[in-house]
Amino acid sequence: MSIEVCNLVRLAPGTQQRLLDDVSLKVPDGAFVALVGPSGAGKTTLLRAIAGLDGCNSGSVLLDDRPMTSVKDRAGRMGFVFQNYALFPHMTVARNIAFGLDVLPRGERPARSAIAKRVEELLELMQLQGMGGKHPAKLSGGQRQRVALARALATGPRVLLLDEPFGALDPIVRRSIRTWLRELHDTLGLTTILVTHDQEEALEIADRIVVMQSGRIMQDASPQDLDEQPATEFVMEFLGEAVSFSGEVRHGRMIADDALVLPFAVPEGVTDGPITAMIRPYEMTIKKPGSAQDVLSLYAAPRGTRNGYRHYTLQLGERIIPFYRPVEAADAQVQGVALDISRARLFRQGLLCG
Ligand SMILES: Nc1ncnc2c1ncn2[C@@H]1O[C@H](COP(=O)(O)OP(=O)(O)OP(=O)(O)O)[C@@H](O)[C@H]1O
Repeated sequence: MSIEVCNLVRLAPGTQQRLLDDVSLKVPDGAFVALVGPSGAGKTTLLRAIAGLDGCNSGSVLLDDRPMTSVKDRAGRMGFVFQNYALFPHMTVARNIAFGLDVLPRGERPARSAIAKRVEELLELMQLQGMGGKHPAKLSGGQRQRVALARALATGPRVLLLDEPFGALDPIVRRSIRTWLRELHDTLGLTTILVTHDQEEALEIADRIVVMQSGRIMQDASPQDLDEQPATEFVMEFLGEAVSFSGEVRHGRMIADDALVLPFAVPEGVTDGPITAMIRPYEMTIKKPGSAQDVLSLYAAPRGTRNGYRHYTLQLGERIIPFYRPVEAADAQVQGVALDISRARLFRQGLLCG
């Protein structure tokens, strides 16, 4: 089921403060979209507006190209799992999962045997076989989260809306449940929107990432495009560690203010003038001496290894910057004559250029 959000505006009740500021978003049928952004950006507000849980001052939400005006329009077609979405403690896992079906009006409610069959199917799908008779207190955090997902899926929704569903889980469980969630999404042919604080999670699980800031969508792109062409300095910084170099473009070359940084050619179309170059610590390289006369002036001190990269601190004039190299790179000692930042993205007034 496709979702289209058109020019949504939501004001904080009783004020003119825009919690959603003219937000438009198209989520095609079958897509897995991650909503990311700093705290207070409006991610939950947008998800709740899509779910129909909160009204908006203007704009609309279309499901399969049809406007949805009430929660009733969405009933059964959307499954939600919100942050700290508690299970009913006094009900067994099976009763929790069946809840959405049990409360349907008599005419729409499946027969008891059909509900029991559906619960069994969901227990299997969630890898919770044999746990239907247990109470939530007897389950681990990851198992509870899967019960919450099963409950959201019981009515056979086409859309899954998830707000930080794994926030309370430890990192290892979190990693395995996210792989499993992506498989579930693919198997059931769902359209999923996931709000997450974890950029790594978003980059790994989603086909598209929507970055929000101050009630607006700053960028909506694939993980690769977002990494290669972040629309703004904010997006570049938000998605991972980045190092900034101020400087100037002169005759098609970026000249950084920092000494010991090599000038590099900028893409065609980038005009002369002040500029900011931003780069990830693993994209920089250190130029080795070209001749015996070249005096070593850069030294990076190792400070541990993470995710296949050795991390260093590099003293660059007055400032210290992070610098990473693949662990398999030959020598642990890193020293040279100058820093190559030619893989940097270039920004003017905060916006990507070139
Ligand atoms: N009912 C409300 N009245 C006034 N302000 C509100 C209301 N609901 C949310 N806000 C404000 O709206 C902004 C967006 O909140 P929202 O919960 O959508 O952000 P978020 O991006 O999901 O943040 P987080 O990552 O911290 O969950 C925040 O500044 C919040 O304080």
